[in-house]
Amino acid sequence: MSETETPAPAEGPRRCGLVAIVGAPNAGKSTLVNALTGTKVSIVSPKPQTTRFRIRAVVMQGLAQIILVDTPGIFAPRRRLDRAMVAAAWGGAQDADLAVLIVDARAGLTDEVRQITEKLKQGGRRAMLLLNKADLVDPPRLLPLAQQLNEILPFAETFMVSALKGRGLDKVLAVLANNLPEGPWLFPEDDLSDLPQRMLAAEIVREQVLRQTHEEVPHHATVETESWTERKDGSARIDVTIYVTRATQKAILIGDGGSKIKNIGQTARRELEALLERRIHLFVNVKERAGWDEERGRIRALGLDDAG
Ligand SMILES: Nc1nc2c(ncn2[C@@H]2O[C@H](COP(=O)(O)OP(=O)(O)OP(=O)(O)O)[C@@H](O)[C@H]2O)c(=O)[nH]1
Repeated sequence: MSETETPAPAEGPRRCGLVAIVGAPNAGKSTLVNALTGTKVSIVSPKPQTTRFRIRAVVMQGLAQIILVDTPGIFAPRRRLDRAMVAAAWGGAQDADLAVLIVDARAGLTDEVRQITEKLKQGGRRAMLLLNKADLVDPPRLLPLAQQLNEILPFAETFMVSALKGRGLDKVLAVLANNLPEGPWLFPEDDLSDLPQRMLAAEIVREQVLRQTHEEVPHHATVETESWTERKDGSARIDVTIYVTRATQKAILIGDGGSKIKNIGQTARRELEALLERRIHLFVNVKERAGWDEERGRIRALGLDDAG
């Protein structure tokens, strides 16, 4: 048992940090995040994502606040635009305090996994290896795979888990918690209960922005849930803002006579109602925020900036 494996202490300094979940498609990232949090916060979109990183979930473990982030669009960049986003995505991995590489143990060391591992190595960020789908593989096959990967990049820790069956995940949480830097929590504890829902609302709207507009808009849009109000009749009012960088993008999003934004709002509302199984009143605003930059995006994404 390594030193890092002890359970997160209930006393001592608070810890907080970003953990980037990196892995080839189908490795089980969504399943892992859902299993770690017990909440479904994920997005399915046919177009590549744009944000430098996206918060997937915030997990409290003892005195540590673990912020799980995605680095979307990392793989197989074909077009120029995609390549630019890949660079941004790797920037995301580098901004994180830790990166967790999730590997489908049954698929093993594929070329893609090798490439990702090499990339992580170049990034120089502290990385941990998580061999997933251990339930599908004979245990003796896991060790050689772990060794091969650790030869490419010496990982700070190697886990063997089944995200689907929930095996080995307590240890993952404990180790992540103990390896985050000391510091104040970025999310107030009280806000955490409805954070997944707020994130879900923003993600669902963003998914519609991606689906219903063409390239120029999605890559400049971010979506935030401004407020969530419970109503006496059991429904909820959600106010969401789509931020764009240019007036032209705002015009595209709004559409002729407001038709586009109306459609985005309606589709997102229906989807949210289905997911949350309750009535939703969704109000979608579009705001132009010139000079939007990634650093500011990062700060806003963390909820540290309430300006604007
Ligand atoms: N048997 C088994 N299947 C798993 C495990 N984890 C994930 N899966 C399955 O693997 C498939 C892919 O899982 P996802 O969580 O969607 O993978 P992902 O990495 O998020 O995929 P992308 O979003 O495409 O990158 C799903 O069918 C999961 O049910 C596991 O531990 N064991």
